[in-house]
Amino acid sequence: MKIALGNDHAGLSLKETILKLLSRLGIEVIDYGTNGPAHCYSAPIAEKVANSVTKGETDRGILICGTGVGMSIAANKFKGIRCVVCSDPYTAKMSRSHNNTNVLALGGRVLGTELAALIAETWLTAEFEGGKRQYTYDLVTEIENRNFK
Ligand SMILES: O=C(CO)[C@H](O)[C@H](O)[C@H](O)COP(=O)(O)O
Repeated sequence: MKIALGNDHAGLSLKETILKLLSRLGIEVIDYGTNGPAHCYSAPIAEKVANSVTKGETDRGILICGTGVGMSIAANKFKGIRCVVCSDPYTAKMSRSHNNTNVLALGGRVLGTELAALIAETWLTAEFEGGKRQYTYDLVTEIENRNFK
């Protein structure tokens, strides 16, 4: 698996934890920054990660800002992106098995490092169930096709 990773200044410190996790799991990463402490806006970084996933350069994305909210809102503006902002492992797992999310957004100012790593590992290793979940997935795709240019 290859992951597109993006963060703003508020997500920089948690990024180190996520990079270590990805390395331990043997997952390749494309890092879209930021890599310095200066204030930056989250939406353009979310855009880079979303484009990387929708173009197939990477399989999934992980975004980190202060709360995960700004990043997730921006990412979900892209056709083909299903981003979950997540603060617990159960939601992380269900967002994969029931909803087939392809981007995870984390709050660097919300989560401790251990919890964030557990959420990310759970999300990275959970699979989409398909079956009846596919119908739910397809209903959302129909909405997307009707409403996204
Ligand atoms: O949601 C966000 C951006 O839309 C993030 O949580 C940002 O990291 C946060 O808003 C940054 O806050 P700051 O006061 O500008 O550091």
